Amino acid sequence: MSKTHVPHATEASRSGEPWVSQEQPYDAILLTGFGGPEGQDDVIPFLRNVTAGRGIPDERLEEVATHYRHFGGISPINEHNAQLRAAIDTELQQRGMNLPVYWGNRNWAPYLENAVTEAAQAGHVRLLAIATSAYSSYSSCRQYREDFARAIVDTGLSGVVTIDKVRQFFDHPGFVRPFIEGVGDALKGFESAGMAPQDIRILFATHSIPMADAARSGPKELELGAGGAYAAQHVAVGEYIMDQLRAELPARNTTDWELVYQSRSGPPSQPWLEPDVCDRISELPAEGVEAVIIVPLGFLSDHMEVLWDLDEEAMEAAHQVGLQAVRTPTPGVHHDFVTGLVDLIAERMQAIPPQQRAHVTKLGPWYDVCRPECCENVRRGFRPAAAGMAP
Ligand SMILES: CC1=C(CCC(=O)O)c2cc3nc(cc4[nH]c(cc5[nH]c(cc1n2)c(C)c5CCC(=O)O)c(CCC(=O)O)c4C)C(CCC(=O)O)=C3C
Ligand SMILES: [Fe+2]
Repeated sequence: MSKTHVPHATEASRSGEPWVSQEQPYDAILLTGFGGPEGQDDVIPFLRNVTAGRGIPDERLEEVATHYRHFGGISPINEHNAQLRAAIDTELQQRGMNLPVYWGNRNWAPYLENAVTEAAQAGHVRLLAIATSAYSSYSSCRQYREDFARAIVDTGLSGVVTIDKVRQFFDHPGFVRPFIEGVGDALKGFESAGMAPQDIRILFATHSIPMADAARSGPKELELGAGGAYAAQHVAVGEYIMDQLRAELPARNTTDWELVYQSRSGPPSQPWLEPDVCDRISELPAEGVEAVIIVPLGFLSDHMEVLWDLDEEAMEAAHQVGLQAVRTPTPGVHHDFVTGLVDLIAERMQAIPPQQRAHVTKLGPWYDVCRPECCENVRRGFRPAAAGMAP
């Protein structure tokens, strides 16, 4: 711990500036994942953790349970995060950055609370979190921040531990590069199979969320339409990927693309973002499309939402209507992604001015510190959240 008082991000931003302007002496990194079951007996308790008090119909839970059961009740997400933790750790050491990396999940062991306790016992009390989620919305940003606040209280470490969070990294070049490579390889593959650009459609797929959450995603000040920051960020990244491919693969400049959504839950009466990936796939042959490239733009690793909802369901939908289909890779532990995350840690600790921060869309660089109303969820009501601006 530093002897002189350095205001941490929350205090530094009382001026209303969403980027820190003073160096931040963090003690450790807190990698925060979603968590997933590791055996058949874990499936139902895991699903109860995820959906506690959330009004997901029982039939939907039963159905989701079968996805996990199909893979022996094991989600690979914990293994992916263990690998990501190790890769970040290695990169930090190579740069001479002396920061241990703790890992905790929101919904399954190893839990966030254990990671925070372990860090504090080792004397690490100023934590900088990385959530395994690139975009802005309640589920992909604020819910992580609420769980940080809850973990600090539940571990009895209020006033001892602080948790800040690196900015959302949807448009960081390290996150985007693996997708550019994946789409480029898929286009080349279909080309060598004799396809023309107009025979192919690129579908950028992300998790659907309730439209009420989408509308409130991101700061109120930005007016980004009905889909809020969440949809706008995905569209901006899709545009950038296509621009890059036009530069890198000039012959492919007429391939169309669109943003689609997957993994909807909640009652049918509640509107969620559309169109659904499988619905669009079924419609594509009538538009003259012969092959589809499915890009898991909303996800960091090949976890259940990718392995089931895309690799089983979307692939089956394509098969049904006679479309050829490939699914491109997630960032995983791609070198550019890992070094990009460590760049995000370094820029935050050094308080690099926003104009000098790496970003590839006009929406970025995203903010270090969320405003009080950012990504509100009015159905759940107000809950305290860490890593935000003082109200
Ligand atoms: C935006 C978003 C991401 C991306 C950002 C991020 O990565 O954080 C994401 C990721 C994930 N979602 C996951 C799993 C689940 N999500 C559920 C439910 C929900 N997700 C939502 C949104 C998101 N979810 C929402 C609005 C709900 C319904 C209401 C609620 O509960 O808030 C449910 C309940 C059953 C169902 O309805 O499907 C499950 C089991 C897993 C783990 C996969 C594995 O185990 O390999 C991962 C990475
Ligand atoms: Fe989810």
